[in-house]
Amino acid sequence: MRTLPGSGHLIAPSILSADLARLGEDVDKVLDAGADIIHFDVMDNHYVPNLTFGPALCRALKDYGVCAPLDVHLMVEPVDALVPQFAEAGASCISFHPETSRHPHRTLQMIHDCGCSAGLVFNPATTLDYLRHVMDQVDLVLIMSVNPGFGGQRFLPVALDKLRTARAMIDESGRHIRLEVDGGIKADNIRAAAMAGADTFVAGSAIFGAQDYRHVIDAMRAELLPSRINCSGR
Ligand SMILES: O=C(CO)[C@H](O)[C@H](O)COP(=O)(O)O
Ligand SMILES: [Fe+2]
Repeated sequence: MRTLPGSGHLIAPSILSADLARLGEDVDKVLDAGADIIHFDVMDNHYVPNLTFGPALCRALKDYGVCAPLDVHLMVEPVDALVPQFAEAGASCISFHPETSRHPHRTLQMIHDCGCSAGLVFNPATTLDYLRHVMDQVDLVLIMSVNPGFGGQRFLPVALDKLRTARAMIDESGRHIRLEVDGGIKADNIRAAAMAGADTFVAGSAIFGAQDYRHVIDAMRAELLPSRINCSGR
């Protein structure tokens, strides 16, 4: 099965804010600057009021030579038909919002059957209750810290409580499940998200909007040092 790196903090730049006219080069540049995985936001102008990328672009990045894991965030409804297409296009992890699938259990199973890791995404107002019933099927839990649909929005602090709750549920399960946070993450709030339990950090505008990607990624990593987050190096 294709997986995300197993341990440590992961920085996941979202290509939503990349230079789309030079996407391959820009992705290479952000990986050279120290990014771990690439976050790929798929929006359908139906579930969210914006329209972005499909499987063809995912395949194009792989064909261009991007080896880093692709972390596909589906903001589409319905979701199932796109799962095999993104798997064939080279996705490592495919995440979806439970309310976009009539049968989230079946969709998670389908993602695994296609050879990818599976993630479930929770909006600021979506209950984590879904998670209790499918904990043994998820490899990643993604907590939205903005409402989905656009890059460049402000981090919603309400996400911190949700991260704490999700972290407790994950720890209680005893499974290795990544806890990702997505939306408005910057060097000045990444530490709060890590202290609330996140281990995987999506950042679009904060990284691709900067002149020097390495400078921003280094600043984020500095905030994630165990001595800064005062925990034993999750
Ligand atoms: O899923 C998303 C929006 O729906 C994006 O991943 C997210 O917003 C990243 O962009 P930024 O860091 O600029 O907020
Ligand atoms: Fe996203």
